[in-house]
Amino acid sequence: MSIISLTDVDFTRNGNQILKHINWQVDKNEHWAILGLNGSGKSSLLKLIMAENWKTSGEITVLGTRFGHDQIPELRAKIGIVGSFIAERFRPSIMAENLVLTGRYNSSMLYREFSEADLDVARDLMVQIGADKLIGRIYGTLSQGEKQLLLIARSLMTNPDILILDEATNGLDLFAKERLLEKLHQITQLKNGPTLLYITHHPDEITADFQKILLLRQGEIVDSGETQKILTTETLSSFYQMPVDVEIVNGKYFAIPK
Ligand SMILES: Nc1ncnc2c1ncn2[C@@H]1O[C@H](COP(=O)(O)OP(=O)(O)OP(=O)(O)O)[C@@H](O)[C@H]1O
Repeated sequence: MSIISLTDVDFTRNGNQILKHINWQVDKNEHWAILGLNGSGKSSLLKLIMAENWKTSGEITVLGTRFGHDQIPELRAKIGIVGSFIAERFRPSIMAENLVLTGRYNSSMLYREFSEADLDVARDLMVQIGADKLIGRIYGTLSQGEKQLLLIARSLMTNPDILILDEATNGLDLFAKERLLEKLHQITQLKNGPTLLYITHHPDEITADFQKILLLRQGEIVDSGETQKILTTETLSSFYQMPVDVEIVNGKYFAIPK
């Protein structure tokens, strides 16, 4: 059963047709990676799913919510998001566990009263994902990798059905990146865990956890399907319109420009 369905979706802003004729179905527990060059429309596509952007035409249904017919705020609570456009919304002075707690309210600040017990829930989540050392720390003083870990904890506050990661490894060193991918692997092993949508520029980050790939170029889906079928020299060279060699090293895919 599809948890995300886009049918003939177009998205235009300021006279710029950003997404064209998008048809895409995502089934539950089918984790997808989305590849595309800069400006191909990846973030715009994810913002459509989160109802941060509004489609110009076409049909979108996410987790049973039909856009234009059903209530959107309840849907937003079911989608977790990790990405720079979220990271930028927080005050540098916010405490780590307070930031994690904002995930419950889908906000960047804690506008409502909250108790120590609420903060304990956030702290428990931090412990679960291995961010216990960050309890009591101030967001603005954290490293890039620590911030990402915190955003992952925040995104899990509402037990989301969908977890979107938009270039989540940006700024991470080699090993922090591996740790993040390992965290994602653990999330894929959770019973009733979220479906992952993972935007990246780097095929080597598309681990075996991602069964499907969507290729986006200039606002259009060029190809989609099983990871092994998509991550090939032939398919990626045709997608990038530049010759690349795909090599597999220790189970990781690398696309090397020729
Ligand atoms: N509000 C807007 N008005 C006009 N153009 C926009 C608007 N928002 C996005 N765009 C344009 O739409 C295109 C797609 O942007 P988007 O951020 O979705 O790309 P992306 O694939 O996520 O890129 P990157 O990999 O660089 O993050 C870009 O050319 C961008 O300039």
